[in-house]
Amino acid sequence: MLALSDVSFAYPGGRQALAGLSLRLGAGIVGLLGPNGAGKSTLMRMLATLNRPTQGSILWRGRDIAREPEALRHELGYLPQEFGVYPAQTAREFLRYLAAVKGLPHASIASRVDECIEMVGLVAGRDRPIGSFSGGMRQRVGIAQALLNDPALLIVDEPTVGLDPGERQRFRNLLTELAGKRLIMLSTHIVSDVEAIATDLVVMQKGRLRFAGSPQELLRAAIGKVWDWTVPEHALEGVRASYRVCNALRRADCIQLRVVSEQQPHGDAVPALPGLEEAYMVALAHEA
Ligand SMILES: Nc1ncnc2c1ncn2[C@@H]1O[C@H](COP(=O)(O)OP(=O)(O)OP(=O)(O)O)[C@@H](O)[C@H]1O
Repeated sequence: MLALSDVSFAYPGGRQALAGLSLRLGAGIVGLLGPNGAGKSTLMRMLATLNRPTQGSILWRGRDIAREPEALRHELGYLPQEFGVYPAQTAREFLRYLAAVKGLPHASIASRVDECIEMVGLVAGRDRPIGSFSGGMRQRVGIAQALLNDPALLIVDEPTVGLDPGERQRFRNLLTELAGKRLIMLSTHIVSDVEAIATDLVVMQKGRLRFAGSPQELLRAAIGKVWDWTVPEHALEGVRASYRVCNALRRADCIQLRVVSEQQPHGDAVPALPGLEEAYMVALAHEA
């Protein structure tokens, strides 16, 4: 569905935010992972046809989105990181207004808005002002507006920021329900946001691609690079200075560490089966 080849982007003033990105993505939920400044939002804005690549090309169903943005726009739903609402409007009023702005046929607006409200589980709150909503409910309004045109590509940029753990979980369930034949791209720097729902993962760092593939492939790539290592308490600082420590568990007389390292860091360290969070850290450490 979506093919990026050798895509780079520099902001005016010369800041290189993306460098040489090549990717092919089909239907499913793609978790776009990367630390702050990795280039996730820049990439998503580009896929939403708001920025044009300074180099390379992005094809949607074989058509170049820089030359023919409309080929993608009518199939695109986008929830940006900063999503503004009119707090005095009810969810229904706001969505009807956006549906009109997006050019949905007038006769279908009321029914399509109600369908989208139902899809995101907002029926009970649809006639309340958005200003009275929780963060999770507001994000549902954001997803509902992105769904108005039944998009084949749904882009959601850091949608779980500011949500409590229960809201995060409900949001993940909602995306799973919406997946079907769509390509959903979800950016986050929190692995647990995508761990249970992503069919594919893309890891970025400093504008470069570090990994693209299935969660299982990311886990496999980390085998032999994650270690269990028990050290006396006084050694912790030295280990932290030399190695990437993923986890530290304090015991009565020692500390149990999980460490990312290409080689065995010490004779006492034993290979551990990586979790996804650790595999992500391996991907970031690999070429850092
Ligand atoms: N409008 C802008 N002008 C200049 N540089 C920018 C602009 N927006 C982002 N950048 C820079 O581009 C790089 C990538 O930023 P981007 O926001 O895409 O990263 P991100 O992975 O989405 O990070 P975050 O999780 O913090 O949003 C960063 O170095 C950032 O400082």
